[in-house]
Amino acid sequence: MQGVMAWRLMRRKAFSTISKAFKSFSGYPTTRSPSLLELDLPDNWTPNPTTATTTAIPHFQNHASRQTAALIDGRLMAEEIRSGIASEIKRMRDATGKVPGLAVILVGNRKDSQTYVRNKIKACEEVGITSLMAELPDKCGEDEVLDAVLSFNENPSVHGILVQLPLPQHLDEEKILNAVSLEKDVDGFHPINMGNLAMRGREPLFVPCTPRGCIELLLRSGVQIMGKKAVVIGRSNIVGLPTSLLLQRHHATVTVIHAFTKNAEQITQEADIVVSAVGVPNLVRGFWLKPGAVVIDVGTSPVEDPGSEYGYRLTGDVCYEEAVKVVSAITPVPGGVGPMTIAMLLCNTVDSAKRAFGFS
Ligand SMILES: Nc1nc2c(c(=O)[nH]1)N[C@@H](CN(C=O)c1ccc(C(=O)N[C@@H](CCC(=O)O)C(=O)O)cc1)CN2
Repeated sequence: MQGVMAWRLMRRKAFSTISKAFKSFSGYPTTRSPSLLELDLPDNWTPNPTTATTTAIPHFQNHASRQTAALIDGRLMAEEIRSGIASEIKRMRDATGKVPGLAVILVGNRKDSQTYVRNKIKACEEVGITSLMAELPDKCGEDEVLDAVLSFNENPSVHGILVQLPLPQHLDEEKILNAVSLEKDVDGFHPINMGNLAMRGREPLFVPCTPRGCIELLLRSGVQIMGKKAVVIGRSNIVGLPTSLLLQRHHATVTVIHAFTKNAEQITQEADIVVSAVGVPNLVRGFWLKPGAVVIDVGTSPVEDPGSEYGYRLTGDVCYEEAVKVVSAITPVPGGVGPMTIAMLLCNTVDSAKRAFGFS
């Protein structure tokens, strides 16, 4: 009996020592393993040298006659959606005397971000959404950005707030995005919106624009998602992660591929639906794809092209010229996911205003 008591005492002591060790390592008052959450390693993509593009991929137009895949026209779909939104806003104005408002925060002078923000504001004007903008210099302090967010949070004529990403390195993205009011988080990047998207039976107030656009592209093209094998390449907070969650919500069996995935090609070869969002031009080659698969290409990378007007052209993650000969449908770059991202931002802003006005 004494032996058992001594053993129990010893075990309790050992357990308490281990707990304390974990507590001091992780700072959490629990007994969780210090490695449970693992390191947040960056996804630096190094295409497989044996399969990567070694020779230039011929330009699409030279091979247009051999194209077999249907083109999923994001520009056209976005136009239809914007026209529906314009009518909806007219109906809202007639009934309430009010219209939705979107506030945009742009920090720094990245040319691509400036273009996206300009396009977002132009799209707002065209459908009847009022837009406000806070433009801050590259070297601005975190407090200035937070002040802009907080003042938009309190402004009743603002129904949507977006902080254009990426932010300059010295700013704490997490802190800034967390400050956006949950009810105005039209980008859907607030952790509570993202958490609710991840959990079964929960409804996020907003779904991030690009992932929502990807699903709309599939649904409006008549692609069945339920029961299909989907591969999402990339696991960013903006696109890869929420897209994988949305596809799961649509009852696909989802595999996420990232820079540490072994046999990415073989895994992708089994997918009925492939969404690629890594920003590596032509990473996904024709032989990665299953015949008849549907491809949504989110990647938009500028690639040198002396023959084009600006000396570069936008290129997707998927080698289009090869893919069109294999898959059943594919989004082009440009003209696929990009225009849908902006259309979905307008949808989220209108949804937010409807909630605020109690208008349906
Ligand atoms: N706060 C956010 N930041 C960023 C987001 C976002 O959704 N919210 N997404 C991207 C950039 N982005 C929107 O902000 C975006 C990217 C591309 C397009 C687009 O229409 N692309 C066109 C081509 C445009 C061109 O010619 O330059 C296309 O693909 O046809 C729209 C929006 C990162 N940051």
